[in-house]
Amino acid sequence: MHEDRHNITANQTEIPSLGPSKIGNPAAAMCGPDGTACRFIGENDRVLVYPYPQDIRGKKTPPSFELAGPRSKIYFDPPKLKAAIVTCGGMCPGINSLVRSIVLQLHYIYGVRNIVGVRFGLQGFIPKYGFQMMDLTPTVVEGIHGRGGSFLGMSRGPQPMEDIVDSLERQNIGLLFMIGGDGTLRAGQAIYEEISKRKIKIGVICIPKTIDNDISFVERSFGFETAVEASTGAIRGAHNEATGAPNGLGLVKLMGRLSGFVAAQATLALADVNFCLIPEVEFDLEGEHGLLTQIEKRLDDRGHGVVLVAEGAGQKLFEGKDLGTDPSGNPVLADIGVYLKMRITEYFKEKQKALTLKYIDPSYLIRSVPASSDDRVFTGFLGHHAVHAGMSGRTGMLVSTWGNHFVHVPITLAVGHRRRVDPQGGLWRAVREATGQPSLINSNGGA
Ligand SMILES: Nc1ncnc2c1ncn2[C@@H]1O[C@H](COP(=O)(O)OP(=O)(O)OP(=O)(O)O)[C@@H](O)[C@H]1O
Ligand SMILES: O=P(O)(O)OC[C@H]1O[C@](O)(CO)[C@@H](O)[C@@H]1O
Ligand SMILES: [Mg+2]
Repeated sequence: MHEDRHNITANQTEIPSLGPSKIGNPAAAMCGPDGTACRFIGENDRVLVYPYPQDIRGKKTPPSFELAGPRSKIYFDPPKLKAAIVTCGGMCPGINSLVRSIVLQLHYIYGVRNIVGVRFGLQGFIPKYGFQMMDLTPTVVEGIHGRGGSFLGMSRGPQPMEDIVDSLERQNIGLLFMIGGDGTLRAGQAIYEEISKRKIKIGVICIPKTIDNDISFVERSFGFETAVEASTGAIRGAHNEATGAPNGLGLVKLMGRLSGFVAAQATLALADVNFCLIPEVEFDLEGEHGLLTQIEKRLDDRGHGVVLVAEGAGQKLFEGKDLGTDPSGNPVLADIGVYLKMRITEYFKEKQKALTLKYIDPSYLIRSVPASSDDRVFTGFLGHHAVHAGMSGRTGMLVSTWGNHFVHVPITLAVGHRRRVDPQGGLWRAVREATGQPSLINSNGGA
């Protein structure tokens, strides 16, 4: 939360609704005579957005998020409802267990029998791609939670919103669950707006998915911890290689296009990294305080070292080189890992100093692996809460955690700006303390 403070008002936390909820919640059947599992969330159950007294001083109504969970009345009549699930963007550990959790919750707790999976992201809505929707039942999703990758398939690239909503209408879908990152949330907002324009009753509930952990008002996105754990294998390998050779240097590149949370967290998870480079913090390559000199110093002092670089770090080194965007409009980045490998090698050659450099790029390995049990537990909760929210008639929102509570966040808030590591904040300070790395900036700006 400390990395993600901005000034919002109470009005901005309001969740849109399809209409009044009048049907008794079938989840009431869980309630035991001993009173267990009987509690429903009340309409005024909320969590303060800002835990810091100084942030809410003077505010008449401090902003707060609605608590997630079952409501006593629901909007949709379960036997009449058809629900759909779509997964978009890049892969992320836990997607499959989340899909399974949504299916089981809809089926067993709410009695929804008509559930479909949309194949390959937004493309699955568009007839020209020829993908059929997949019927999802507890049997179909059996065992998928233990698998990595994406059971339904995903894709990038825009599709016409009108065609997507046409498809929802044509197939009589009343509730759409969208699993994806910032792009997917923007798509979710556009779909929600098109639905509102048509004055039809289709709910849109998003569940944030990104190993980059870069969505605002989302403290933790599922799969992040698994991706960090998978990254530590590469760092361990780099460290072992570095310590096993004279003047050994391990160089690891991790994903993280515009936010360096994976690299920062992985650095802390395995305190073997000596230089962590992330998109949010600039560094000079040359000069007294630049990376090359500092690596040289580290090797002179200790004889081995590890550099961890996030893919979006150091992009100023490629100024003037425009590689365009991917189909979703995300910037395509120059390869900082390969570039650093070349420049470090050249530097030591020029100085006629020994260097054994091993470069490791685990790339897609960190996001296509099965989710850890902790992330599976987490996706279980997210799936349950997404279904509770959707069945209650809420729409245009995502399920998130805030201050260790599951909450509802309007999509508009989450896409307002990108969550990034705060160079002044506690996470970056911890990285600097764990690595001992100095600021890699020359006061004269380089050379
Ligand atoms: N503003 C937008 N309006 C409508 N659709 C969008 C918008 N932005 C992105 N999309 C669509 O949402 C889908 C997912 O977007 P994207 O490929 O950027 O991945 P993402 O959800 O951000 O996930 P990640 O960043 O974790 O890979 C794509 O099909 C993309 O075209
Ligand atoms: O190669 P792809 O599928 O476009 O994905 C790469 C991007 O996806 C992410 O993993 C986010 O999902 C980024 O860290 C990375 O830059
Ligand atoms: Mg994205």
